[in-house]
Amino acid sequence: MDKTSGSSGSVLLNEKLCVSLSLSLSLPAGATLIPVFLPLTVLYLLSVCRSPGASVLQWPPPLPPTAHLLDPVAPVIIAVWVALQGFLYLLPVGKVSEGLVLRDGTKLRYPINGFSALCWSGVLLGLCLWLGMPLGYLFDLIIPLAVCAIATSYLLALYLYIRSFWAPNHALALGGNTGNPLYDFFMGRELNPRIGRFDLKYFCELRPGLIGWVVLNLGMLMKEVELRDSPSLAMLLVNGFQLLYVSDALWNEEAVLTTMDIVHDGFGFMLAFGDLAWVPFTYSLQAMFLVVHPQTLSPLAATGIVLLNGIGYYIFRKSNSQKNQFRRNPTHPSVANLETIATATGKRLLVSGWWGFVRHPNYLGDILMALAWSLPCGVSHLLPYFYLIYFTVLLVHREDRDARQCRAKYGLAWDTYCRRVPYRIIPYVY
Ligand SMILES: NC(=O)C1=CN([C@@H]2O[C@H](COP(=O)(O)OP(=O)(O)OC[C@H]3O[C@@H](n4cnc5c(N)ncnc54)[C@H](OP(=O)(O)O)[C@@H]3O)[C@@H](O)[C@H]2O)C=CC1
Ligand SMILES: CC(C)CCC[C@@H](C)[C@H]1CC=C2C3=C(CC[C@@]21C)[C@@]1(C)CC[C@H](O)C(C)(C)[C@@H]1CC3
Repeated sequence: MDKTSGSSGSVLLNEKLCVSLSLSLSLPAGATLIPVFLPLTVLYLLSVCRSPGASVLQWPPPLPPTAHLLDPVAPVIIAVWVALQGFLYLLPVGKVSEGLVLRDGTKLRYPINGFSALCWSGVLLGLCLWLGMPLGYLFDLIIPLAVCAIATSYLLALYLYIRSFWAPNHALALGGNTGNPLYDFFMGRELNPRIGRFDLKYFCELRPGLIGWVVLNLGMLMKEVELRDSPSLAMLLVNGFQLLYVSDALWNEEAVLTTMDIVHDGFGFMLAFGDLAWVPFTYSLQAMFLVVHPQTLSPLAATGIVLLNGIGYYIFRKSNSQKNQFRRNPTHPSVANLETIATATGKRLLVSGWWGFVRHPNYLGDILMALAWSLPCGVSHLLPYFYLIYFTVLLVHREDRDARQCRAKYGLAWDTYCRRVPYRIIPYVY
């Protein structure tokens, strides 16, 4: 992720490209239906997950009765959690980093203290457990909590949409600024909405939802302890793997500053809902599934799954770090000997090392990890594989979007790279 190449020219080019891509997608119907369909999908998946059959195909679907949708405790938990994460975000610990150059030539500053927020959250949760708070109650409260998180993302998206009309033109994301209100509400008009120095998009991307995901997992583990006296091996693996993933994201928080979500995408319903509702409540489905559908894992199967997660994580981390290092300092000894090709922009593309293996080795590692998170749940149900399926579709779409941006940025050099490295994500398959 390039921290040095943020010339306003290239940012402009990227954003123009983003507009044409978004407009070519031209999704008014989708933008109307998705904000209704996705929240219902979350509630549906949670209900199926807690039902004895856990079949995604059962008819009629096990939708929760309306009386079970709301609980007065849920908004309190969500409000306290978001306020705690907001407080930890504002704590003056850790370094402050600059983002890429914006259209007006300025750079925003971001606190890099996500890992310390995770550690403090862990300490506070430990304290709650020590005081005897029943964390397993999160399992019973999961649907009202999801309803509140969905409502919060709607309110946030509405606030973001309204306030964007006071934002200067250069602060708008070109991709979400089409004039179609539904589409712009969905994609987000403003690029980096802030209240003072509090960056709403950056905060939501990594804090309440991502850390909330591991807290929900822990709640599922505690529920299992309540029901069966001790956590199962399958539950420990799912909790351990996903905690590693979230810790890694927060440890490498600075790298998020150059992702498409932060650099190009406006902050609208899609990201607000994705960060606050979709990530915590659908990414924790495996742990929730294990509470209702316990699985016995043989030591051999567990070893195989740990190995798979280890390989996935190794590929994911090594490839992401290699690219970050190369973009920050191409003369660093760890990347200086890699073969590269020149591009007209002055930036070079790696054609050996991880990025010479496939065009998105980081996606490959991520997909292998997703498989390792589902396997502890056995192979009798499709539901625990929801994340793997959704995520593969998301990454294939993301890869395609990124490839179009790179082709526009690097032209012939990108075509040469694609000839040298023919496979996108999975060698000899895709
Ligand atoms: N768990 C989840 O829900 C999600 C996880 N992810 C993960 O986030 C991580 C980041 O992914 P993402 O933001 O999509 O993009 P990437 O980190 O893959 O970055 C793509 C960019 O890398 C640069 N690049 C591409 N090829 C080369 C090359 N050969 N040499 C040098 N630079 C190259 C280009 O930018 P440039 O040349 O301008 O530097 C390109 O635009 C991934 O590991 C992904 O799996 C992503 C989405 C959701
Ligand atoms: C609601 C829709 C169906 C999909 C919304 C997509 C979002 C959930 C994802 C878009 C990009 C994301 C990233 C991460 C989480 C999921 C979302 C928000 C990420 C923070 C996960 C941890 C990784 O290490 C990362 C690289 C930091 C990820 C960045 C992108």
